[in-house]
Order: sequence, then C-alpha cells, then structure tokens
Amino acid sequence: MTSSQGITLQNASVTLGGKVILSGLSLTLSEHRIGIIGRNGSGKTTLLRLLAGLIPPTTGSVTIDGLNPTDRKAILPRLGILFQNPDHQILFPTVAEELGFGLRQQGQTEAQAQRAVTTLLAAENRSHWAKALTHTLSQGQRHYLCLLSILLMQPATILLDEPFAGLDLPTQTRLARRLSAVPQRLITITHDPATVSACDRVLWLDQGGIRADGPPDTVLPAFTAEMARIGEHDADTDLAD
Ligand SMILES: Nc1ncnc2c1ncn2[C@@H]1O[C@H](COP(=O)(O)OP(=O)(O)OP(=O)(O)O)[C@@H](O)[C@H]1O
Repeated sequence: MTSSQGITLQNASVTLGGKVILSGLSLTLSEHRIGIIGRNGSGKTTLLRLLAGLIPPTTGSVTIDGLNPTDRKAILPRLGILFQNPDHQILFPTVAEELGFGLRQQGQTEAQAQRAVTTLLAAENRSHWAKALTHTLSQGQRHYLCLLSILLMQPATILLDEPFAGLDLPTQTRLARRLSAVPQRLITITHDPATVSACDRVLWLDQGGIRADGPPDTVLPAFTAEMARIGEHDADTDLAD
C-alpha cells in the first residue's frame, strides 16, 4: 500500500449551475478514520466528488498526497471510492471480471489479476462467487463486491459514501467489521451520527461550509441536537433554495 499524507484543500469552493455549493474549505485530512456528517443538501456528495477529483474546485485547490486528483492514473493507487449505489460502480457480468478489472488498470497481467482474485475470494470464504453473475447478487452483496474491488487495489485512502444505506442489520454489521479492520485511511460521508461515532475526527458540513470539526464526542451531540431542533419545525425551508 502506498504511504500517504492525506488530502489537502486550500480555500476550495465549488459552484454548480450558478449556485455556490461548497465555499472556502481549507482542510488537511490525514487521520486514520474521518467522518463527514451533514443533513440532506448540505453538500456531502459534492465534497466527496471534489475530494476524489471527480469535479474540479471552482476556486482554490485540492491535492491528494501532493498530487492533483484529476490525474486519474497517479491517483488510482492512492484513492478508492465506495459509492452509495453499487450499480454506479459495477461494470462487468461476473464477479471475477469485476474484481480483476482494477488490477488490470494498475498494470497487472490477466493471469496475475486472476490469481489475486482467486486468492482474495478464498480468503473471504467466497470462492463460489468467482463465476457468479454480478446482477444476480443482492444489493448488500454487490456493495460488498465493490468494497472487495477497492481493497484489492490497495489504495491508501478510501472514500465511503453512506456505506450502510439500504443494507440490513446483519449486512451492516458484517461490513462495519470488515471496514474497521482495513489498514487504509477511511473517509466516511453520512447523515447518520452512529456511522461515524468511532472516528478519530468528525467534520460537520452545513450549507457548504464546515460548522464544526473535532472529536466525535464533541461534534456529534451538537449535530444531533441541531437536527432535533430543525426537525421540530415542519417546513423544509431549504428546498426553496
Ligand atoms: N449539478 C448541480 N447543479 C446545481 N445544484 C446542484 C448540483 N449538484 C448539487 N446541487 C445542489 O447542491 C446542494 C448540495 O448537494 P449534495 O448532493 O452535495 O448534498 P448532500 O449533502 O450529498 O445531500 P443528500 O444527503 O441529500 O445526498 C443541494 O442544494 C443540491 O441541490
């Protein structure tokens, strides 16, 4: 696994469709477990896309280990993304082809990639998955497959977008256990305080800016209290934006 300093934003802003979505973010994300929390529409997905180099900053800069994240080839060994919807990630008909693709992208031969896939599936007690058709897996299984694809590529940092959304409790527990054991830096984006309660650092994103940044036992009670306060007012005034 490549060693990593982390992701740095310097006065980064994103404007989409004439609207400022993220403004003036200056951060260095280097802790082992980082949570980014915010309510619907606060800018979480936009921030994930910015951190991953999927959109450029409108102003300011973003670097991953000092590199420009839009340089996909350089970023591939450094950053993996687990999207909320596995169907946005899975490209191939079979599990083995899906798992092998990233390794081929990293320059391994077909034979090397298939060996690595066979070894991983055996270690995961899922050798029977190799020839399985990806579209016949359940949502939770497809999510797990996407995580395995990322882990095979051994990036230093993994971005997770609402990793437990739509998964039943046993699947959530299994995925949480698997994630807690990975050596990678994890940056988890969610609206759910429980998902980031064990992080080293939590950032609360509100209306495209950082409202609080600190340990979970400081940030999460403040976030939860504010969500309860907003929930007591029935009009979702933000939809008028
Ligand atoms: N391409 C776009 N053009 C204009 N506005 C956009 C665009 N993409 C997102 N937005 C707006 O940016 C704001 C933040 O959106 P974003 O999807 O980043 O929020 P989020 O925190 O991920 O929300 P959710 O939890 O509901 O997924 C919203 O007001 C949204 O309408």
